[in-house]
Amino acid sequence: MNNDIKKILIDEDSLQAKVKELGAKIAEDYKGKDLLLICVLKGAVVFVSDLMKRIDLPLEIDFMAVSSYGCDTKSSGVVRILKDLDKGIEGKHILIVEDIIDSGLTLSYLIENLKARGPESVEICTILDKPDRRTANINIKYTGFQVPDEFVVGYGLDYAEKYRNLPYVAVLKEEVYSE
Ligand SMILES: O=P(O)(O)OC[C@H]1O[C@H](OP(=O)(O)OP(=O)(O)O)[C@H](O)[C@@H]1O
Ligand code: HPA
Repeated sequence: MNNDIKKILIDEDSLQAKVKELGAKIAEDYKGKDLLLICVLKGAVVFVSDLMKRIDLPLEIDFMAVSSYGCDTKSSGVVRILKDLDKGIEGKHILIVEDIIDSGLTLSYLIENLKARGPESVEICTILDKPDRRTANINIKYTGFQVPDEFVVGYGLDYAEKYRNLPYVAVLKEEVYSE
């Protein structure tokens, strides 16, 4: 185990089992539909690359990069698009793939933005959900695990851009934050 880790919340086997289960459910729900996965960079990269292999459908994938701006954090709910989709989404069934939904502000902006482009549907799939911190009302169609109100890293999630490559979801030791 990485030396900076205090405890593992969700181990690799549990993550992989859940991804398989979600993939099967999505394949069933979107059978015969024109499905486009939208991966929100960077955190969702690990999850989407596992998930897409478990969805047995002729789907497409595209990427968006967003960043909050304004004063300090994303809690302003004002989001800037750093990288937009490559193509239009009119008539497509959109599944936004996220690593974590925390306040929900990033997604509530994205959903409205994407809906305005005329897709057939827009739904959300997240591997982690932190409901205690939610301030925006978000309807999540597929959730992997709920996590407590703690800062988590691994399986795509970072602290200061590190730890995204850990194959499990974990909490860091306190001393890591003061380094
Ligand atoms: O529900 P919210 O409070 O809006 O937070 C969730 C967002 O925050 C994280 O992204 P971050 O901005 O850290 O970028 P990253 O994916 O590149 O790490 C995460 O990937 C979500 O997109
Ligand atoms: O708990 C978290 N960890 C990493 N990134 C995040 N972005 C929102 N919540 C988190």
